[in-house]
Amino acid sequence: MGLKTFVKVSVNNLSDARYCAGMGVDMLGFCMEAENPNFVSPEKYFEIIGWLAGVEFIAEFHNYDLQQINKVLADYPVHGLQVDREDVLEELRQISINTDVHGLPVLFRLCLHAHMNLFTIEPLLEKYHKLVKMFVIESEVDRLTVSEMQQLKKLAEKYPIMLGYGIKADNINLLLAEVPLKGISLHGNDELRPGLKDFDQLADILEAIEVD
Ligand SMILES: O=C(O)c1ccccc1N[C@@H]1O[C@H](COP(=O)(O)O)[C@@H](O)[C@H]1O
Repeated sequence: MGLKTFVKVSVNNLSDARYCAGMGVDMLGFCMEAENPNFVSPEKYFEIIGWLAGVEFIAEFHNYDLQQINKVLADYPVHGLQVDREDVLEELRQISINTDVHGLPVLFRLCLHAHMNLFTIEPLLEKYHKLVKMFVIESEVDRLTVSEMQQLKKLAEKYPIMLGYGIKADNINLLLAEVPLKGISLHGNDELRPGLKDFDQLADILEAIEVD
């Protein structure tokens, strides 16, 4: 059993992590910034990953600079990292011809908003595609219009994109058939706010793309 596309899920608890690994998810993301409500401490991280096999672990950073990231990474064995800050990528680009920190592949998360949308991000993708393994595109708006779908398709033909929004169990297969995505990026439950997010939604999406 496996999944039809490459899948990354951000998690902060053992039950989601075990469920995802069992479903054949490829990457699990863990927030490693102590100030963030989704922070996973090194102790908790080791406890979680001790139960898992066959999945890669990604360190997720939002506000930290490269120096802070390097310091944190000394405490967590990971397979890759995800950053939100362009200046971190820029610094990486300038200090090294290598594509990584500690030899790690880098994912760049772009959170879309009014001024940074699917129609304006191509220069960023072009600038960093040699440095970045995959671009993770997220948005607060949980749907894609027809013209956004067309634009996404254009971008996904040129750049390695993991889509992180507008994904539902009833549209995922159409989306994957129409857009040459590298994969999808999902979030697990927030165990600190149980019930606020629907676990079934994650399970429904994964079940919709299960293959024998
Ligand atoms: O975002 C969530 O709801 C979530 C739930 C469970 C585990 C991780 C989650 N998100 C991760 O937390 C950080 C912060 O995200 P943001 O501040 O909401 O943008 C990030 O690593 C998310 O992937």
